[in-house]
Amino acid sequence: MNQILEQLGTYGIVPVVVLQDAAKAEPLAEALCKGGLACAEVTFRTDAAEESIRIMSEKFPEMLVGAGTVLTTEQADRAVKAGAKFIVSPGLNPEVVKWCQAHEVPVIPGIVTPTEMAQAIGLGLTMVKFFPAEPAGGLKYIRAIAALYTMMKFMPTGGINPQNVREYLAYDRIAACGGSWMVKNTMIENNEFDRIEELVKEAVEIVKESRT
Ligand SMILES: O=C(O)C(=O)C[C@H](O)[C@H](O)COP(=O)(O)O
Repeated sequence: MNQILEQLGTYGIVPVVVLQDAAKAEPLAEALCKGGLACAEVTFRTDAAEESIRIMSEKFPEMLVGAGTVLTTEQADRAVKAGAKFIVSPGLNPEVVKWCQAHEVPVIPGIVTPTEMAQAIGLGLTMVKFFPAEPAGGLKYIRAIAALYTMMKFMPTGGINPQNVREYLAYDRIAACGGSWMVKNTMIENNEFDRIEELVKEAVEIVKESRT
């Protein structure tokens, strides 16, 4: 379980994907893998999410495909059956967390406040999403709470971009950052997979630079 979270940490940036059409899943996964980020959080905000996860996992078995925006245990179940290797939620729903733990699926629920953090610790978690990262206070806020909860790693998501991601990654309590800038909806709709690959390569360079 922790191995998958560690692998996410090695990638450093997790592309957050919204797919309207599962036919785009394969070329998108190919662009991510060729670019050097063989991982994705496929959000359960569209009907195509489940099938997209299935296609990505089948065609690219080496890829770390997870499901995002998972709000219910029913969605978690569908995501895992489709091949999702980890589950991400915008908030902390104890039922979803417990379901994932019972099925030995790594889960990264979103938190903002110390009260939510206390709940995450109570559930035995060691990594949380910090969402929505920039509107909620960004790195300054994370540093303030990370100082108290020394066992916890963070995956900030929301408002992260190539300009501010370096700062986040330079802080050793940030396991990885989620972001959509390299997989924008318009680029997927217009089949700009070369552009996506290019932006992914740039993201990989940013991770390397930030961690040296
Ligand atoms: O659906 C979720 O669970 C989310 O994580 C919400 C957003 O898709 C991410 O926060 C990405 O945000 P941006 O990188 O600012 O576009």
